[in-house]
Amino acid sequence: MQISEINYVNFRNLKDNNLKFSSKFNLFLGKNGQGKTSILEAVYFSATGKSFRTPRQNEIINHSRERTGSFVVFEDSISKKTLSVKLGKGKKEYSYNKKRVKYDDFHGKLNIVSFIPEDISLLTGAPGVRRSFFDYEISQANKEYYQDLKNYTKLLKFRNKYLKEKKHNDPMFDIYQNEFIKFGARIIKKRLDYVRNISILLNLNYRKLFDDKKELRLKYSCFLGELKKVETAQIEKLIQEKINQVFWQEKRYGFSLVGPQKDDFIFLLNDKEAKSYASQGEKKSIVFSIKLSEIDMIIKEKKESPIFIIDDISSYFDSLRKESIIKYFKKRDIQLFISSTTDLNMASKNFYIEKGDIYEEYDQCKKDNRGSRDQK
Ligand SMILES: Nc1ncnc2c1ncn2[C@@H]1O[C@H](COP(=O)(O)OP(=O)(O)OP(=O)(O)O)[C@@H](O)[C@H]1O
Repeated sequence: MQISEINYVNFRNLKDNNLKFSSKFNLFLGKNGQGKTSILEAVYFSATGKSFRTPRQNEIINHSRERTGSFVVFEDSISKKTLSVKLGKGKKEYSYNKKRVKYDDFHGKLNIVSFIPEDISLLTGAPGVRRSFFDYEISQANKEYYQDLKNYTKLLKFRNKYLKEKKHNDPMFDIYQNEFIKFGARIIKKRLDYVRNISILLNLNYRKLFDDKKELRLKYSCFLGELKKVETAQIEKLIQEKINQVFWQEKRYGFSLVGPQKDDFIFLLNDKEAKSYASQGEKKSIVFSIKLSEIDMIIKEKKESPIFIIDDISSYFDSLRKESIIKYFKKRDIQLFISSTTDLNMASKNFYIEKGDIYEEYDQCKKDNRGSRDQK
């Protein structure tokens, strides 16, 4: 997939603009605080309707405006398409090929993977950070998972409500619980399959790019304990057994104590938990490798390569790691959007950013010696 063009208005500090992209490398160069992350965020927002740096969506609207919007033209293996998102006054509107659609019909049309320095929390943060990340990523590759997760979240809410209100003898409780078990088992099964597949890619990518002497694995830590080659029906049985064991406590506390909402994903470097064992540099490399593996998973499932966004590459990686990343992407057919304070010396379409104003290399030549050129 490739984004050929973007239009945005009132997006953070960016001056309203229309930009045409290269199908390969797009590099955004500028000093700190000029808008490099914001332009990458605008691209991500157009594709997903979300920001990669904040869950508080109103933050992306320019301070002096009430609405923002962005529009992208992209191509997949079949045809040219468009997506747009408008946000303002607490409302969000999605369009696909210029027709208003619900989020469910917008989500997953344009696959995109982002890497920002804050992603280190994937390793160092709480289990919820990893769950949200993997849930989103599995959904990108597998639409069924997204629906299962939506259903499960609803059923968990119902189950908790009935437990809280001590209505566990209500016949509806059993109906909800059966569905809760069914969808819970489907989620666990899909997570198990995903982790098994991505773990192989993760190790390959890590060794290829960063350290061929170490083994990196991802493990799914499920509330049911170690699960090997189980089918969904068996998982359902195991969940039921677990519920039987803790039901007296659930009634007492008034909420669900079991379910995939309790699970975690563990990164193991040479069989030791990377969260506490790996060095800072290794942690960064692990997070980058999981993003590359996500790309590979999307290609495997969808037969299309997603777009990849890398924010602040110059300050995040040392020159050796940077070189190895650039070398890696030269050989791959993936459209890249990268921000950096220094030039990366790769054949790319360069955009210069100054106080939210973005101009291309060509336009830059026409400018009389001001701007970001001296940063190279
Ligand atoms: N909603 C907003 N409206 C207007 N300006 C904003 C908004 N949100 C952030 N900004 C400002 O936009 C500027 C650019 O921020 P951004 O994070 O994109 O910069 P950057 O070039 O990536 O910087 P760095 O290299 O330091 O990460 C900052 O000065 C920030 O304060």
